Amino acid sequence: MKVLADENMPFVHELFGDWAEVVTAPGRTLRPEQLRGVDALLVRSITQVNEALLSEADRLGFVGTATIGCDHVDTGLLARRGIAFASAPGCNKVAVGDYVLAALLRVAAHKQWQLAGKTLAVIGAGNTGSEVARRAEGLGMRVLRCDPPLAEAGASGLVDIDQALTADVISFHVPITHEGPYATHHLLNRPRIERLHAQQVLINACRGDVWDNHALLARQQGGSPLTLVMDVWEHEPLLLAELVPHVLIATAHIAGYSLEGKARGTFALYRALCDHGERPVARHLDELLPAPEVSAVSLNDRPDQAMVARLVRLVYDIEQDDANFRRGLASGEASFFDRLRKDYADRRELGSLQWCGVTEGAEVLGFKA
Ligand SMILES: NC(=O)c1ccc[n+]([C@@H]2O[C@H](COP(=O)([O-])OP(=O)(O)OC[C@H]3O[C@@H](n4cnc5c(N)ncnc54)[C@H](O)[C@@H]3O)[C@@H](O)[C@H]2O)c1
Ligand SMILES: O=C(O)[C@H](O)[C@H](O)COP(=O)(O)O
Repeated sequence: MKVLADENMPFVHELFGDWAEVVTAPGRTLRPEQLRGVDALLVRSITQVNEALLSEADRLGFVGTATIGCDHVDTGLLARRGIAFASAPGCNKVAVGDYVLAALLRVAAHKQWQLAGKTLAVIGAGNTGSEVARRAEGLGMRVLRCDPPLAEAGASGLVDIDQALTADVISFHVPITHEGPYATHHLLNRPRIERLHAQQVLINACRGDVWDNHALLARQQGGSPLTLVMDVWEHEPLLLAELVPHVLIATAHIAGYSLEGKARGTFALYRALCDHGERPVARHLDELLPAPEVSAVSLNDRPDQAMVARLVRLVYDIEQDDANFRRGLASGEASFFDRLRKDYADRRELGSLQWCGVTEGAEVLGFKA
């Protein structure tokens, strides 16, 4: 069996190496001829799996994406060609929760806010949105959930988008979709951007095209700019560079890039390919992860917001990601966006740090108690 995997997918050799021939390649530039003789293709979100890419695939029986989003895969085409497909739902939801928590604490420091009592809306209350909501509630924030597809399916306690857009902080967690009653392309469009007031904070850690970036730039260049946190950008890896100076936290689509999240993504594909080939699942996810640099802290009191910020920074420093992004952009290097993603340092999840002593509040914020 020949497996072709994105070079940015960790643990492929550990999981597939002893029963398959594993070849890795840059996912952004995969060419049709590289799929000749390949049985299983393992991608990340930067590979468009479409008719053109598969035009020379002569043995392909399985495609897997080690990601939550599947908008880069033509699943209809795979079904028509009888090629099995697997993704990794939820694999990096914890990492996205950690990212947004770190962003909220940075925003609070910038605006001198106490987050307790502020309102946060999650647009899209699925896997990643729920992780964010839990952490925000752990900070004492009031959380609004907006998810019309869930509402239509009978879920209660949800608000509509107009109400969600009144929150102090609005965090987006929807898939990118272009048609149907709940299409999310430019869900944050010019009229909605114009109605927001200057104290509001917007966070995008889902897909760049959910926000109209040109309309946002126009708003930021006016007299009442918003506070923006952007992990994702329209037209990645290219981006609207003029927008960046108007963004408080700018990162290169790394919200989901915890080591644990990437490991879960690859492991989900390992499990799916084993099932596909009727092989036993012989490996365990826990075997893949090294010990974290810091694994426990002892607390004598329930931490306040400033202490939570210190504990988060001990595990994940979002300001470092922001600084790397701005340095990369300023360098003029054409491929800085992909380089930052390829060379991303191993980042652990907050759950790798255990609170000893006073453990109240640990788990809801994502730490281990
Ligand atoms: N930046 C990153 O690194 C990163 C990491 C993981 C996921 N993502 C992106 O985030 C997206 C969401 O991930 P998830 O795991 O939460 O997915 P999910 O499927 O668990 O949840 C998405 C939710 O959005 C809702 N939704 C769909 N259309 C909506 C609309 N118009 N308005 C409001 N809600 C709507 C769905 O009903 C669903 O509940 C993924 O599709 C992926 O594109 C980005
Ligand atoms: O959809 C996802 O899971 C994320 O956007 C994913 O983590 C993005 O990372 P990539 O696949 O581009 O490496």
